[in-house]
Amino acid sequence: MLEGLDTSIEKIEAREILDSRGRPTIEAEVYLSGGAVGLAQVPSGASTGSFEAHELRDGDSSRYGGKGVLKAVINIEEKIVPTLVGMNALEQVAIDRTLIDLDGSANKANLGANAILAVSLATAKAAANALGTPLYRYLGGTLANVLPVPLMNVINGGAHADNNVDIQEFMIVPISAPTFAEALRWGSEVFASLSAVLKTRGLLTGVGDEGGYAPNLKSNREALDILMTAIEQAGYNAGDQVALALDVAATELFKDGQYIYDGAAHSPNAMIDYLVSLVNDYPIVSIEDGLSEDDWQTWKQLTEELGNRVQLVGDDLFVTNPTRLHKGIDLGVGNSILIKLNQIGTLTETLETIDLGKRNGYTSIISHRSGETEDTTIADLSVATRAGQIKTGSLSRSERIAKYNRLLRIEAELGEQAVYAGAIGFGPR
Ligand SMILES: O=C(O)[C@@H](CO)OP(=O)(O)O
Ligand SMILES: [Mg+2]
Repeated sequence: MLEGLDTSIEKIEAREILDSRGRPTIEAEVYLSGGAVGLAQVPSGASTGSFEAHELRDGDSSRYGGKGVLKAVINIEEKIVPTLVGMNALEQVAIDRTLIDLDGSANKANLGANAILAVSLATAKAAANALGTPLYRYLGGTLANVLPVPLMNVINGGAHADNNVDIQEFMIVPISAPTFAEALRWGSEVFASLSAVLKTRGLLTGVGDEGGYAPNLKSNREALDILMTAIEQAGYNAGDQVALALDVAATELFKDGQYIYDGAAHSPNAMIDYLVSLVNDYPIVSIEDGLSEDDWQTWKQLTEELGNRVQLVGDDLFVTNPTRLHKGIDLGVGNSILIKLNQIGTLTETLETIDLGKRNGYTSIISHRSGETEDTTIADLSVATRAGQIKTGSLSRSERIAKYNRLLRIEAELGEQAVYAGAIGFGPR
């Protein structure tokens, strides 16, 4: 321990707060004896994978229409606090192992992954604050200087919007901008242009959960055509400058062995052909969850067909879980992993999963959830891990923009040291 720096945990406070859908989630504050404090808020998904760590909700609570999360707060107060008080916040691995052991289940169902993650992240933030170090540098060290390419979800469908669009996320990727700040400007210009294109076509410009527009459309291809027009009308080259990415969220489309989209049921092989045709016709650089979470065989085929042309990202498939990622590596499935802290529930396990991917040639995209908070930890995590990619929504809702603004601040703070991932080939392959 540094002289005069007391980083032992003195107390932890937990409370129920609201997420960006107005539903309850939790935050924790970790107080250290030396005076430093760390606050962390936990997000909540809508298109959650079945293999995610367990988000503990009351279920029978009458608060907020039965969607309270009070039990997770009580678990922090009654079980986590007595165990963690006195531990050294600088020993993140020990803290997280203690939390995992205290829970004792395979999927964090006893304490709740939300309860565990809030404390895990608040501890890291308190430690960084005690050292007077920004979180990205505390977690990443001196090489934490790469700003991620943003995958910006500008048309929302699926479980994130009430429109008729099947694919959950249509993203723009300002791949070849010179800096993160420029990339953000390109993205916001295309977003403004998209609004104009939708209005010209008489389509609605209301937004979905992640802040992208959510118009009713004739097909998934219509969304891609509209995006191509928006990119070009904003003055950018679609492909070289601003590419496209998808999160199909295909688990949500999978019923009785068939994929349901564009108003009809399709076989797994037809789904592969469909995705290949989209890659042939549009400058798509990344496809997330193109197939369902347990359709490993078709995933393998898809990887053989497209894996050397585009980034194939496992979200519901891998759920930030090293065991599931190991299986994917062994089978040759996918080449990229979506990273969501609350899918696995501790900072340490998240970092281990990213590392496992890296050692096996899998890229990582650090991701938000559809139900977010103003917490900006994922911005710091993306820089700390040199992941080179972040997925944090559109340009119209402040819980998303908070992450972009944090990245602007990090880029400014790094000054000459800052490097934009897109400029050094760290973005989507
Ligand atoms: O599917 C996804 O990738 C996420 C975030 O975009 O959505 P959700 O948080 O609803 O799982
Ligand atoms: Mg997803």
